[in-house]
Amino acid sequence: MLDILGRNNIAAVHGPLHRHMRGAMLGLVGPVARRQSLLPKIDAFMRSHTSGWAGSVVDVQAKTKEMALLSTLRQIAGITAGPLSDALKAELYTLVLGTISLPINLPGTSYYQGFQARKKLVSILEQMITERRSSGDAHDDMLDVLLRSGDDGTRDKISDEQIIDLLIALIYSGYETMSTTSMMAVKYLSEHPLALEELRREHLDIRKGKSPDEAINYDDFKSMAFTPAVIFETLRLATVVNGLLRKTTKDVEMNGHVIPKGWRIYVYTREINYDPFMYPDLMTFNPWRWLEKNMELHPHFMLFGGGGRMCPGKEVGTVEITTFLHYFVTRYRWEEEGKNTILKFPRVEAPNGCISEFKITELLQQTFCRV
Ligand code: HEM
Repeated sequence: MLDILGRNNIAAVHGPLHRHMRGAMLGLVGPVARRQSLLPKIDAFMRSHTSGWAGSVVDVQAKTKEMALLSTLRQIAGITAGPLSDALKAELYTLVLGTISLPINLPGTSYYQGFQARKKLVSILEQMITERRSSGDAHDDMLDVLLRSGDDGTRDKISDEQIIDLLIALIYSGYETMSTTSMMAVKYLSEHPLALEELRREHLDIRKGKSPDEAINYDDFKSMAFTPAVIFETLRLATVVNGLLRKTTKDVEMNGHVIPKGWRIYVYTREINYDPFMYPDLMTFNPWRWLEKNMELHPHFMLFGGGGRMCPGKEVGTVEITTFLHYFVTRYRWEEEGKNTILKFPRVEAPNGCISEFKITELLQQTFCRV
């Protein structure tokens, strides 16, 4: 992962460099950026991405993957669907597979191909940075913020190499997590009509006070209770991140055993998600369980990790999935075509391209516009 995601990759660096990179990342996706710049962009993107599906059979796996990539590329550098996003997509697929392979550097292995994909991604991003510098034009996107960071003296300058690794980390971290969770939420909702009904009610209520073109805003997100519950329950049952990596900085005693300083620890959070003591009737998709005791605040809530390395994209990722669901459930009714097999380990996916296809049958938009 270190080879393919880069030596400055936020998940691999420590101490002051980690604080520097994390500070830069939070500047891009933190509360101020979300309110002022990201929410309107995400809304506009999801509104257009999920339009025109009525009367067709939609491959939800492909659509959510495309959604996660294109939405992020738009935020990063204003890139819309076209040859550049296609080139980036092809490299990203190979890069993702490379990061979860054995590091055998021989032509033909996933690791080798992932490393080659990194080289191509770096070269595309370098070219974009050069073009930005030579044109000098201002842009309303993350790359612009990064290129100008440090200019006003409020924070350290960030090098080009660090910018590239930060952007790759941003694309990589949000890609599978957001797309898979969105796809699985649709799948679980299809199988649980009561949950779908409650979710749809929450979103139709939000639309009631709005004109058809009006975006959902920060206050709308704050008012939602059932939607985060659906997302957490989906993340619990279809675990995208199986565990967290840590390293002991001193000897640690645990239940009478000593874990020596310098050992690597893998916290297998997947096991927690399937713990029957914490989640009674654990295999049932039950979003209501999250409403009961404010479970998000419990110490065992680790869907987004914990401590100083907790996922900096938790809020923006949740906002993207929520906005996707908002337009999907308020616009369409659907039924699943055939029986789609989903693998849940080691990665959550619909195998053999035999993807979850959903026959979109009815457009609800007119209904809620008249309400
Ligand atoms: C449903 C969506 C997401 C889930 C479930 C998720 C989950 C996680 C988890 C479990 C970790 C490990 C945290 C730890 O070690 O304690 C993590 C780290 C990280 N995530 Fe996310 N993530 C999501 C979306 C995103 C998005 C959209 C971004 C991009 C902004 C992002 C960026 C990162 C980064 C950069 C790290 C490394 C943080 C560090 O080491 O300081 N994630 N994520």
